[in-house]
Amino acid sequence: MKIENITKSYGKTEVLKDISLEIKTGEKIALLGSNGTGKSTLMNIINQSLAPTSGKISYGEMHLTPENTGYIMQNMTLPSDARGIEIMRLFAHDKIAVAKGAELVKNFRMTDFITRKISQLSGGQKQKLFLISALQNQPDYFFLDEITTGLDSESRTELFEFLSENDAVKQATTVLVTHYMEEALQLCERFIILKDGKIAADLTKNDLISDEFSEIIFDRPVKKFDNYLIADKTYKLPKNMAEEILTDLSKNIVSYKRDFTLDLEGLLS
Ligand SMILES: Nc1ncnc2c1ncn2[C@@H]1O[C@H](COP(=O)(O)OP(=O)(O)OP(=O)(O)O)[C@@H](O)[C@H]1O
Repeated sequence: MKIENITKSYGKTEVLKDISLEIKTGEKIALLGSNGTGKSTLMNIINQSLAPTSGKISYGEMHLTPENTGYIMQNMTLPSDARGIEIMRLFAHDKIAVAKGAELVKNFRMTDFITRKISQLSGGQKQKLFLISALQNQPDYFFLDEITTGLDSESRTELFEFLSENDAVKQATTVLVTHYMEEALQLCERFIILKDGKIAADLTKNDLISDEFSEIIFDRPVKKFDNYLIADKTYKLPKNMAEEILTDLSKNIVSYKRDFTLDLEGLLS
């Protein structure tokens, strides 16, 4: 899908300003940034539950429907008397989903607590229940909005281990809104950092796990480094990659600045 120059205002306040991005089928994208920067608003525009104020969205080959889309938010509420298994059945779209749900319960050792009442489950168990209730339908599109709010770090880790091991998640085009970089790194390969309603950085995993970068200006665009473009013909490359191209493309390099460090904390603050 292609998002071009979208804006979103609530009343007179513009919370998204001129956002453009492309999302490919199967991509796993994290939306990061401080409170109120518009992450949930952007996710809801992407998943069609909210219309932008202006701009254009072309969905291309993507067709999101309630049947093929899973959406989990923070602190979802459920009738406290209902049992886990009843919730799963309520969300299941068909018999295939019911069978898949039973498989998920077994694989993730949840047999014990799906027979309990919702009021008897911990926060982490509730979120797991929501996740398998959505995943049993094997969604093509999966939207996760701050799903670990209120959970301790152990439950957060467990939930993300569960997600990153799940086959349905592996195949789904996924957008994750989170404050935690470690969650984003566990599930996603692309990281979009929003700041003041704009995209401050659009990074790959390589950018994040290597903290040393080189800023290189070429005399022409270099297509294979498109993901690392930061300005006209200027690329920010992980150091090891930059060193490699020094030999290959040395004639085309106008400027090479070593040890350009990504100010991640600055971007996320
Ligand atoms: N329905 C609404 N009506 C009015 N203002 C809204 C509405 N939804 C969100 N906002 C405002 O828009 C801004 C962006 O909100 P959004 O929830 O998208 O940010 P966020 O980055 O997801 O925040 P957080 O990390 O705190 O969840 C905030 O200032 C919020 O108060």
